Amino acid sequence: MPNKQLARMDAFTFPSYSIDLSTGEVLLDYALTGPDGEQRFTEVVTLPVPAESPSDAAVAALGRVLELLHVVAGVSYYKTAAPGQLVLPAPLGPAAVELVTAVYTKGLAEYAYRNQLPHVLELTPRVPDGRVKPAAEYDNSDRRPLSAVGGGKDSIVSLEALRRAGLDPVPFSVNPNHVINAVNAASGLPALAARRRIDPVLFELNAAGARNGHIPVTAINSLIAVATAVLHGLGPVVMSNERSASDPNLIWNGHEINHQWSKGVEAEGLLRAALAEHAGLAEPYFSLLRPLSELHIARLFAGIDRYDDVVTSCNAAFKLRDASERWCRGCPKCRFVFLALAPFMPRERITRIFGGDLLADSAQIPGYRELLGIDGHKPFECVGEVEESVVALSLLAQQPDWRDTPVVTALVAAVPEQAWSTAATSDTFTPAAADHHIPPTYQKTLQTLTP
Ligand SMILES: CC(=O)N[C@H]1[C@@H](OP(=O)(O)OP(=O)(O)OC[C@H]2O[C@@H](n3ccc(=O)[nH]c3=O)[C@H](O)[C@@H]2O)O[C@H](CO)[C@@H](O)[C@@H]1O[C@H](C)C(=O)N[C@@H](C)C(=O)N[C@@H](CCC(=O)O)C(=O)O
Ligand SMILES: Nc1ncnc2c1ncn2[C@@H]1O[C@H](COP(=O)(O)OP(=O)(O)OP(=O)(O)O)[C@@H](O)[C@H]1O
Repeated sequence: MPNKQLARMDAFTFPSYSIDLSTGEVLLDYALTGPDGEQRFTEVVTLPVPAESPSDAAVAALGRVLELLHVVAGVSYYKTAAPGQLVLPAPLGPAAVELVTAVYTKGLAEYAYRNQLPHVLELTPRVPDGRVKPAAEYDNSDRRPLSAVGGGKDSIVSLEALRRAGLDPVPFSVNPNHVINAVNAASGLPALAARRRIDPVLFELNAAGARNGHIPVTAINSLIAVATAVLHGLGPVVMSNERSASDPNLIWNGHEINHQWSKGVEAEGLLRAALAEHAGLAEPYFSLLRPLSELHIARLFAGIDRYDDVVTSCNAAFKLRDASERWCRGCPKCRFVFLALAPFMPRERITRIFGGDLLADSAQIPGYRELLGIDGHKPFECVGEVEESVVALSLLAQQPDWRDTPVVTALVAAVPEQAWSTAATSDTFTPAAADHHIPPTYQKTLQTLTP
């Protein structure tokens, strides 16, 4: 469909969804409609099929989770045209409507900002009239947790904490790539995987110049994880989203623009409330690392060495031509993770993990100036707060191994006095007491890791 027609689309709708329990295949249908006709899309999610048939109660709860997934996963297709009307397929309760509204506004905020589409930030879904039948309560809180694995240091820290606490976690990933497979293999734990196939029509539209941009992918992965946990009779989905994910990149037209919105604590609370209201799930989903800073997580990761040869936090790595390369060493995430780990690891170990020493390379200085808040705004990537970067730098400046490296020397000279004072009184290594959803039985889990 030519772009001019896409631009005239005035509504996004959700014609149907279905699941085949014998294959685990979920079909999610979407439509853009306008004066020139309609553009349909179908996304296919394939859940792993359990060895034993799920109970009726589990099937009922699963159906409700998939209703939420159907609506949330529509963002990928909505964004090709960004029409003014978002027409939901069925009545929803207030918590579910709040989740959906936030996913399409706050979750698409970076997209709206980059494409200069302020109306997206004000979208209000049209909810059909009627009452939703209340969900039957489904309490799976005491079952084995499903631990989402992305292949990076954060999910490794959670997986190891759960395992060492004796909670017998099941690793889980959506479309696991070679890095995730290698991390799972290193863990030695049998893992579950779901497949997600985006409609290829989307790629054709993108290639023809349709509107494109960042989407809240963690919200989609999270709902697929919850659906898998329910289908397999497992307990809560444990995510590894850190404190700084809630920190916006910038303010635009009075709205916070946060690349990581669906990893933040607000999204976590909305998802939990919608799952409780719409699917009756007592303890569906939480992030174990929410009280911690990225730097604190990096310190915990440094105490675990079984994943050194497989861990990858670089999002570009999956696109690198050489599959043996795990870190591109040229993106904000590589720079930040190197900076966060360096204070807690011998130089030789971190250089081996990354395949190079970023702090020895002066070409990295401009990128580090952004992370430290000296130039520009926090990059649109999964990186920690400016204050955490300054704290990491202050630790490196005291270490003989690092203090004379070209990058550390240049940055120490460039960081303003005010930033040093803020870093000196920082709470980087003090876990937040509030603003998390960790259930009591999981609260001591992280103490199994040192320090
Ligand atoms: C790997 C990556 O960073 N991808 C982003 C990139 O997409 P690209 O075109 O370079 O490649 P693909 O990822 O293969 O995607 C192809 C197109 O498909 C569409 N799409 C993809 C996934 C999806 O769930 N929905 C989609 O519509 C999209 O049109 C792609 O062009 O640029 C895209 C546009 O800015 C980004 O949307 C791609 O980001 C992926 C969705 C992704 O998984 N990114 C994570 C690495 C990521 O950014 N994670 C954030 C968490 C943010 C959150 O709130 O969840 C983080 O870790 O901070
Ligand atoms: N393919 C995936 N399948 C399931 N969960 C995922 C996937 N990718 C990421 N996640 C989860 O989403 C959350 C955010 O992902 P993110 O990439 O920030 O984490 P990570 O890979 O564990 O660590 P890092 O921040 O070091 O890269 C984490 O809880 C992670 O486990």
